Amino acid sequence: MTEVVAALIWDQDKFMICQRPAHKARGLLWEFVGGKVEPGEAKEQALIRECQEELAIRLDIGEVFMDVIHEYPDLTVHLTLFHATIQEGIPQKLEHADIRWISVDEIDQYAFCPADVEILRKLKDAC
Ligand SMILES: Nc1nc2c([nH]c(=O)n2[C@H]2C[C@H](O)[C@@H](COP(=O)(O)OP(=O)(O)OP(=O)(O)O)O2)c(=O)[nH]1
Repeated sequence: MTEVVAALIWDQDKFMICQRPAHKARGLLWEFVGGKVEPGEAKEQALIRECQEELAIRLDIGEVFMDVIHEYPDLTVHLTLFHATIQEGIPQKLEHADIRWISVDEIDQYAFCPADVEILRKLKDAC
């Protein structure tokens, strides 16, 4: 099982979503910024690293919002989504095809990674 971490970042009533690059697995689907935890890394460290690499922002990590396990044909992910706030920087598309800030009402307009569907349902229920 592959450990994946991601961040739920709010700006007022909108949260940030990122579009995966076309050449990667789940290409062009939308996701929460993050990535795979490397060997020996704590989940929080991995998330801080991924956000620096992918968006050039520094994060403050909070509590876990939710975690899910999802089986893709090529890998099984254990995805942990953390509440987080931006401590420094403005998100830049260093790796992603696009970045958007959306409200919960707009979720259905985007095609997300299948592992995120349960998380998005919880987000809708919570708002
Ligand atoms: N970051 C992120 N990945 C997700 C989400 N939902 C979901 O199914 N995934 C999947 C997509 C990928 O198969 C995997 C994350 O791997 P990744 O390719 O983004 O990881 P990485 O940046 O470390 O990249 P690499 O080293 O494999 O190139 O988890 C999500 O909301 N955020």
